[in-house]
Amino acid sequence: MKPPALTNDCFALPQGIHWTPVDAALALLEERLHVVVKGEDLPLLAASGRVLAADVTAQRSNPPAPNSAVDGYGFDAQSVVDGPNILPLVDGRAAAGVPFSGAVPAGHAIRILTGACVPDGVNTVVLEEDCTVADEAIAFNGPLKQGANTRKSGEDVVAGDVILKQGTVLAAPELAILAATGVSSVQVYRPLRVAVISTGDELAEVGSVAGAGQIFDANRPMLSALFARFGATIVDMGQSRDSTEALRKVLDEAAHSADMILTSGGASAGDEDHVSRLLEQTGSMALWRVAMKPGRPMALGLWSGIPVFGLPGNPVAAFVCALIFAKPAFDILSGRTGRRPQAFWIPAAFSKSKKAGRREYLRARMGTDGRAERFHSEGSGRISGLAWADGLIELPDEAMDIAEGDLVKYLPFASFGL
Ligand SMILES: Nc1nc2c(c(=O)[nH]1)N[C@H]1C(S)=C(S)[C@@H](COP(=O)(O)OP(=O)(O)OC[C@H]3O[C@@H](n4cnc5c(N)ncnc54)[C@H](O)[C@@H]3O)O[C@H]1N2
Ligand code: MOO
Repeated sequence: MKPPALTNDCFALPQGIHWTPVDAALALLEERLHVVVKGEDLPLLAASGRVLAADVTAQRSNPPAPNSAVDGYGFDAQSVVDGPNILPLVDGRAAAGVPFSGAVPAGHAIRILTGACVPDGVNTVVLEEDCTVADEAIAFNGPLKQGANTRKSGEDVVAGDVILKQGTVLAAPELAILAATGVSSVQVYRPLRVAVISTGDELAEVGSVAGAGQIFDANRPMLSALFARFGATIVDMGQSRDSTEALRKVLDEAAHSADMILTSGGASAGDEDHVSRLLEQTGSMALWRVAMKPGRPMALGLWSGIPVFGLPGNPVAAFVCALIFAKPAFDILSGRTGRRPQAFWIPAAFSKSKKAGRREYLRARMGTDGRAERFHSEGSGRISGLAWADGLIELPDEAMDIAEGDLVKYLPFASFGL
């Protein structure tokens, strides 16, 4: 079943709002967007990296039966006294996958290996390191708590429990619990197709010969790699010249083949800013003047019903806006349940005075001394700083004087899924 279309006013801002604080902008995205991809059933391994389209319940308990947590000797705890114990061994043993079929009589012990089902008459296991073995008997010192060194049936998960919720991304830990509880196929969302378009007459494709006044397109490889990493299927739409017609054509094509469109450049209101002009003409555009630095101009709108994120042209601004806005939107559209990036408060290795009014994101990295270093320049064309950094420092909307050693909010790139 196809999910409902987004409404035309989904990016409209309340009347009279000119500068939207970052949190308000994020709250609006959360309120207006919803999942747009369908579900499909996939075998477990093929579902790695996908997003659950429904809650999953355990088909089997983990562990399915009581078993031993160690290599040792099993018996009934009632047979054990405080101080020295000697218990005769029964014939045979219990091993993982090869259970002991008989019962162990009271006052006796059985050789048991890690993972072996606990036989009848056994509820406790003593480590082999704590025993002496001779003459078909074991000697060890009590006391031993009933149940010691054993794992109860269902102590981790009980059959029928919801183990994973809709919206969970399936990575290695999730595959482990699904497999352990007998879930061999899952309903997952189809990956979100993300079209990436670079705009600007100055752009040349890396590998080609750049003419005078041309620069190589850095944003398309950057944004493609970013969203591929998040789990998107990238639809590479190439570069568009700064012309309304060229851009209209590429947006039409992108809207046919993708669920979300990322453009970069042309987002502000200059003479050649065709992204914002075109989106405005569709009647579904809101030029979001988000109160953040970098990334002031962002054009958000719908093109034939497909959400377009018109990111600023400056690569650092495009990168920051992609992480702070396009990523949460991607999460919602692709069915991921949103989780704000994990933040760490660490001491600053720098001092800075910040004005009120805009939230600021600095390229940062955590030094070996655990302090937050910032890139030497805040220029949003200084692409090298992105590769230098391993995260962002987020400074609040309010004014702030930071002295060396003050705690600042550090968001590692890994917190965004990089
Ligand atoms: N009068 C004003 N001018 C500008 C303002 C402003 O508030 N008032 N804001 C500046 C800021 S901040 C940014 S960011 C840019 C954003 O504008 P656009 O989104 O329209 O971006 P462009 O003008 O097309 O490009 C900006 C810059 O980035 C370079 N660029 C563009 N695409 C790529 C690419 N794919 N790879 C590498 N570099 C790219 C482009 O050549 C420009 O140098 O507006 C400022 N101006
Ligand atoms: O978006 Mo601009 O700095 O704010 O590059």
